[in-house]
Amino acid sequence: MIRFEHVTKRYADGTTAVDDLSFEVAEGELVTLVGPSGCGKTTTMKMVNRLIEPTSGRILVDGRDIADVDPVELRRRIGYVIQQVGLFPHKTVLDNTATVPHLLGWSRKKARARAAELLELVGLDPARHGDRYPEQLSGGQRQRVGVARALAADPPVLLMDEPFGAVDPVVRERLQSEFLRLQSQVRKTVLFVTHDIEEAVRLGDRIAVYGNGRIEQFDVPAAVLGAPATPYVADFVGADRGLKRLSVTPIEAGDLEQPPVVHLDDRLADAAERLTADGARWAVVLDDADRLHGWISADSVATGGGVVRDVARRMDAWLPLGASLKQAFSTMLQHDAGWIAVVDGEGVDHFLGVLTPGGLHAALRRSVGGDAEVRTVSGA
Ligand SMILES: Nc1ncnc2c1ncn2[C@@H]1O[C@H](COP(=O)(O)OP(=O)(O)OP(=O)(O)O)[C@@H](O)[C@H]1O
Repeated sequence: MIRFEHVTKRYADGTTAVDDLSFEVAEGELVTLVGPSGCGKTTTMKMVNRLIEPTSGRILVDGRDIADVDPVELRRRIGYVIQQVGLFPHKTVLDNTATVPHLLGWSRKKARARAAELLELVGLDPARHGDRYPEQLSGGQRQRVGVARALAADPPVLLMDEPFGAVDPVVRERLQSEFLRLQSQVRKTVLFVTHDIEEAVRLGDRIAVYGNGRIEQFDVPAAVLGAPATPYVADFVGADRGLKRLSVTPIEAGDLEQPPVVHLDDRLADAAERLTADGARWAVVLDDADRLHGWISADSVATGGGVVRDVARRMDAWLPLGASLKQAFSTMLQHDAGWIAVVDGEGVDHFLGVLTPGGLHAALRRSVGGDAEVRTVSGA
């Protein structure tokens, strides 16, 4: 969708801001550009909407060399969100959001209806906030309007330059979550600039780690954290990269173990037999529809008569498949549990297996091994 081919940008004073850059962002993918101040991230981004022209090389958007596209037409298909938001102070929130549809010649009614829909999408109530002016909003609310405005004309591409940089960490985390939810609905092709590695790994499908005008590593977050390509990247992602990796690695079906399973109406004598046969100290208890109910210990079934229901304990330590290893670890600690149950997470909670500390460790190793190849595009 966005393709850089040997792009270099040298400013008039001789500064090489971007040096022979080649990479590609797939349709619907969110790529974060991360690196220290002055390494060329903003320059990279501004070349995509032709606010800056490359010195050499070419950039294709949707297969077309953007040098051949009229910049005004190009920018209509590319939403742009910046830290300072750049809302018009004399226009209401609704009119700010409707700016681009208005420029595109939509009727006032249609443009405002679209703007209201988008404000709702970014978590603002159009009835409450639509008629306010930007100065009557909090910083976080202004950022949301900035995102809504960029999405208004439904552009396939979004460029975001430190969009959440100006708000405090708590609001920032909320905006990130909301943005991830939004992106899962709208699936734009996004280039997102940040100097915050936590933000980069949280949001990016892939991350480009910049150092001095070049990409040092371009890969999925787990691989950048798990297998930094150079000492520079290792230093940049930080000594606690192992911990950071927990939050970007999902629980997968292959990580799970299968303990003995019994049902609520099974006789205790049968359950005891099953546990003995498996040499297990506990079993997972399911209801008739194979939904997670809880667990039983070998000691409790040894008592003899009755059914599993009589002695089963509820199980609070569970997560849906796809939750992060960080959530798994935190759930284990919260419930002081040696394992957690994993369900299919589609509202029906079918039991899939259990995650033990051993499985968690194996998952962390998998996250590095599988996806660690570098996917920078090397040629035109
Ligand atoms: N108009 C300009 N003329 C000369 N040099 C420039 C110009 N704009 C940027 N630079 C230089 O190019 C380099 C890259 O700048 P750029 O703004 O792309 O970095 P960045 O990674 O986005 O930094 P930050 O995180 O601080 O925004 C820097 O050394 C900067 O000083």
